[in-house]
Amino acid sequence: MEKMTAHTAHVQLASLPQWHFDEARGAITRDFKFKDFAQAFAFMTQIAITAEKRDHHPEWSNVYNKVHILLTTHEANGLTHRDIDLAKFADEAYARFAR
Ligand SMILES: C[C@H](O)[C@H](O)[C@H]1CNC2=NC(N)=NC(=O)C2=N1
Repeated sequence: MEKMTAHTAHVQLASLPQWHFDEARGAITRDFKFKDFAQAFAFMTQIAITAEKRDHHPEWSNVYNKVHILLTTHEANGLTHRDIDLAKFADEAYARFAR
């Protein structure tokens, strides 16, 4: 999968308003906050299952009810549509959890 141009990235980010584009890194990031750890970890489980199916994995961290996600495509050394698709999946999943 090919790395997208900065222009394409900005166009894609218009539909992901909660995500930040780290242009130097070629990555997008978002912080998610939940009601408690159980909600945060259940969300992570959904992302993990999808990531494994897609063979596309997040860089992330969790502290109690907060989850930080960074998406980039290592083999492209930057942002690709796989990252955009996983970000959209994460946003859709997040809507179903208690915050
Ligand atoms: C061997 C395996 O297919 C690759 O290492 C996959 C796994 N998951 C991945 N995840 C991400 N985010 N970027 C990759 O380039 C990538 N490559």
